[in-house]
Amino acid sequence: SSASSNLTPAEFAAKPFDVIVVGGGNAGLVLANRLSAPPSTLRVGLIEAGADYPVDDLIDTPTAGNLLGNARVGTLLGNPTYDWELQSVPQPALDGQPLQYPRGKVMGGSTAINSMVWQRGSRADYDAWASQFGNGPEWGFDALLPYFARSESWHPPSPSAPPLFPDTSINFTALGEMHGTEGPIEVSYNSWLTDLDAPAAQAAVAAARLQPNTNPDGGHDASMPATGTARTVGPVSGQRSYAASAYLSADVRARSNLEVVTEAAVSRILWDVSGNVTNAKAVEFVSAGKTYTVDVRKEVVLAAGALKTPQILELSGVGNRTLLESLDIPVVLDLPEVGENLQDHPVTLSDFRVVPNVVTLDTLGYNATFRAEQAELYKSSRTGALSYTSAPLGPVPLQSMTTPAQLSKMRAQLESYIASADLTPMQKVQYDVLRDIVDKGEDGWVEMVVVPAGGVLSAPEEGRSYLTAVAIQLHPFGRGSVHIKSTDPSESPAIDPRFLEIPWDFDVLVHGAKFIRKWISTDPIAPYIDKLVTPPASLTGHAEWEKFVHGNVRTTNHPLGTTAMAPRSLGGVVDPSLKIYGLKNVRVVDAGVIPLTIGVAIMPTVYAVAEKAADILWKEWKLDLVVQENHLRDEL
Ligand SMILES: Cc1cc2nc3c(=O)[nH]c(=O)nc-3n(C[C@H](O)[C@H](O)[C@H](O)COP(=O)(O)OP(=O)(O)OC[C@H]3O[C@@H](n4cnc5c(N)ncnc54)[C@H](O)[C@@H]3O)c2cc1C
Repeated sequence: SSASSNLTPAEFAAKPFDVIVVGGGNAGLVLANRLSAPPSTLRVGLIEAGADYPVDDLIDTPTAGNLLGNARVGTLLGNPTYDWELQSVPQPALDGQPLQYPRGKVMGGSTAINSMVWQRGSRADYDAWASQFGNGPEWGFDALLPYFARSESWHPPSPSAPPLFPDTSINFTALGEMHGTEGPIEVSYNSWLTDLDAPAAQAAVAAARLQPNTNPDGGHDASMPATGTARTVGPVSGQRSYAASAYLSADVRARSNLEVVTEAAVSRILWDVSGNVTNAKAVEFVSAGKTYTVDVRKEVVLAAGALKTPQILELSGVGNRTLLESLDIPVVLDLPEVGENLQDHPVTLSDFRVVPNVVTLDTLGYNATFRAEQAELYKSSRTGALSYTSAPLGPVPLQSMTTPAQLSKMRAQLESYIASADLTPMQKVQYDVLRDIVDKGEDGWVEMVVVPAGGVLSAPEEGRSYLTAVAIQLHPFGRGSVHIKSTDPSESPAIDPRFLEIPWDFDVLVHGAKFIRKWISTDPIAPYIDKLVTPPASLTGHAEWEKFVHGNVRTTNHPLGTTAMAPRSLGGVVDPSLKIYGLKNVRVVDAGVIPLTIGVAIMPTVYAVAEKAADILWKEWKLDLVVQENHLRDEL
């Protein structure tokens, strides 16, 4: 069902707004909510390109629409009702293939279609934003903790839930101290597991020579969480909790100072240029083929995501002068780093058929009795297989999957690559941070993920269950870009993550793919494995492994960095208050501002960044004090 309180494009365009938020996703909805919250009387307008489905089974029911696009389970990804269905340019290191780039095009943005994994990076990830990237102590791990907490209502694992690591005791008090309990996003743990979760998790930790992590959100993310990975599912509702359900609830929608327009895509910002000062004065958007303009009095907040915010900026004349002039776009601000510094987590996957009569998510597909039971269980108690999200995720240090000799050879090659490369000032800092992480060997470099289902890589046999095992590269050195190809706002930009072009990045994934085989040969998962499907058991030689990885890489859908927060001298696009350098009243608040990949999935970090941004604006604009200003102005 669609929300009725939203305005028509013409109604929206006729309103006066103090602030316009572009994009109703992970970050944008935090801003729309917090900036319009009492006692603020700011008039906030939210423009979202996608539609608005406050109640929608595919979004709401955890297994209905996710799991890496397994067609038998879900249809959120690759479905134009919810997904932008972006595609990268052909990637030379991936046999010339493009990458599929799903992105949420719906109220809630990518949080409406993602895998619901809720992780926090390591202390070093965020402390680098503060120190090495020069954004000041306010952006370090300790300073960000209250904003992580502010976004979540964390619920500890239920004592009756099946444990992943029965022999590990967890200090729930310590765990709870790292979390918030009054925020909008509901965070919980699985109350039901497949037959493969616990054995696969235990084998992964054993193969990596680690112990389960009893406090993964306390600043040290490595290894599998002993609790299983948290997820954005309400413990009582059994439903996805995401930016729209949490930050744009019915009471927030009812606020008189917040207006929403959907199925309206922003094409550009319009400027007021007087002397040296350039101010955003209006936002242009297109809905159902018609172009509208809406005035803004105070600020524009761009929250269209790391792949779309650069497009809006470039169409508005903010970006690389040479590119803009080649497209006859008048240059408002020459800021060549807009759309550069694109980073993402490449991933390689393998799949395995397991022995008969093992319950995985595949069982929902081939066993009608099981499916009916689980549907009934979900209806009556909101538990069971339909409430499941993939739980065992473990970032492991590279040292866990390489010998010292292998690692030192790779490190030497990396040094010679770096010595010969023409690095930007930003890359120099990034590479120092990354080398420090890999050499310390305390934080994750590759993440192992258990997906208890097949159908992602190969067509499953009827009546059989599968394990898909995943290795994600968490800290690649490769850098790509995203730029417009034309002045047509409906044309997708050229997305070029340049995956695995640097030998180190490629070698890491080859080690990841090989490690998966070691992992599934380790007890207690080994006895479950019946057949190596992708790659087959016959694949053994190093050259074959390399060939396999070239042809089997995807994105984990975590693009970031394209409007990085860093000083101008490092090539930053936004300052520590997330304002674009050289502009008075435009900020970026989305994954694009994150200057360097973090070692986990990024949604909780994007919520935290947006919560912090809202706080910065409350203080800067004294929203708790200047509550009457708008009313007075309108009465005059
Ligand atoms: C399939 C998938 C699975 C993922 N799984 C996980 C996971 O399990 N855990 C995790 O932590 N992270 C996950 N992620 C990553 C995470 O969800 C995203 O990186 C993050 O939500 C991005 O937040 P954002 O605010 O930058 O952008 P988004 O949430 O994508 O929001 C951008 C919004 O802007 C809108 N928009 C874009 N252009 C315009 C325009 N011109 N005009 C108006 N509106 C516009 C979009 O429609 C969208 O609603 C996943 C992502 C995907 C796609």
